[in-house]
Amino acid sequence: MAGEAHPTRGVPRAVDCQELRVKRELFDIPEGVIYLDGNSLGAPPAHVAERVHQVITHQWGTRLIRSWSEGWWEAPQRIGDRIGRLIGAAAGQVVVGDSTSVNVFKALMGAVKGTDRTEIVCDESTFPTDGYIAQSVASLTGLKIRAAHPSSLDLTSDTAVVLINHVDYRTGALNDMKALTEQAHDVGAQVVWDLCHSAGVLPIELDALNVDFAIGCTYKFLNGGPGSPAFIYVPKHRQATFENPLSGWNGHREPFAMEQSYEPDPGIVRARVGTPDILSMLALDAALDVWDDIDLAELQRRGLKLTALFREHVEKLTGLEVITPEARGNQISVRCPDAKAVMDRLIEKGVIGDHRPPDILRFGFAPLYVTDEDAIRAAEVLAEVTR
Ligand SMILES: Cc1ncc(COP(=O)(O)O)c(C=O)c1O
Ligand SMILES: Nc1c(O)cccc1C(=O)C[C@H](N)C(=O)O
Repeated sequence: MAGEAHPTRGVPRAVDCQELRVKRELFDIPEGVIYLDGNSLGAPPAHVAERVHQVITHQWGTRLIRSWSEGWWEAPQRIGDRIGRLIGAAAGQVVVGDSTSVNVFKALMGAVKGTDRTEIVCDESTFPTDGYIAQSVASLTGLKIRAAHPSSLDLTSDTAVVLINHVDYRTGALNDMKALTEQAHDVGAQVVWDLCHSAGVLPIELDALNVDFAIGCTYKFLNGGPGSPAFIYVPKHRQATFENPLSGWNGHREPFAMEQSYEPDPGIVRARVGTPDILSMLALDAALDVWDDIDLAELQRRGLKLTALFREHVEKLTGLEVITPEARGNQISVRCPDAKAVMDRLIEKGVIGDHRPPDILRFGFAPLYVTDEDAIRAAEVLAEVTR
């Protein structure tokens, strides 16, 4: 029956791993568009629409409620394991569901539960939702929140947990996961990594680096689709003590026993909350097919090459300042007066990036569908519109 619940994977191989080559034809990108916003919303792999259609017509339409026991119920763990491969997590430690914001909440609450320490340290340049959620956790628990730059966290024995972005959403800067995790552990603090801008960009070694918790979204470089479910990593050795602050029935050890009292599942399932959004989840599942044979180290080299190429061209332009450091994800950010108007003109000319206030142009380079020619042409168009 599982075969019926998971339609055949008829996806062409995404890349030749000997030498990672762009396989733009696997993606639905309109003719004439240079798409440099995969760091906000990844492009759809072309086969996803048909797979979602099958899910609707066959699984939902024909199998009806039987589909819950034909693959739907376990999908969050099964797809979590697929993401686990991309972030260095062995099976049984990642579950997919809810939004990134909700997973930040679960991870932080889990990390501070029972602590006698007094502060949560939050990456000062974080994407705002992480900071907002950390504020909620602080006000619910009575801990204080302290914003700090990853380069000077100043952790002490008061620090319960540090929340850091692996790649900064605004500048594209890559933070050193190994060094910062060790720094937290040296003072007995835990660390929660936000992988939104690094999953699907570079090799990540959560297990090997002894990371405490990680969360991330799937709609950027993983191309899961708008609002596709996020993920949370809770390593095996933390699962027995991890207390999900949102004790929904999906995390119960016997959800269909319909017991009145909550008893969490012993494993990663306890990080689930309520009924998963199956359509979105299975769209993500389909999108992940293009990752099955990707060598992430090779992918990272491609990303670095693309961003270096774009940077080299942009640095020749006057009035613009590339603010992305050498250690980076797949993003180049450029300080530019009137960034919004400039981005509007770029988009009119078919170069789609985005801007972040007050004056940052952002360009994301997803190596699976962005070519060297795209990078050079985008820089040329940027030169035209800022001339
Ligand atoms: C670093 C980071 N964290 C979290 C989010 C978003 O969270 P959510 O998926 O809950 O909207 C984003 C982008 O939207 C992000 O860039
Ligand atoms: N999640 C988004 C959304 O629902 C609408 C528009 C943009 C987003 C984003 O992902 C923004 C993104 N995290 C950023 O880096 O700015």
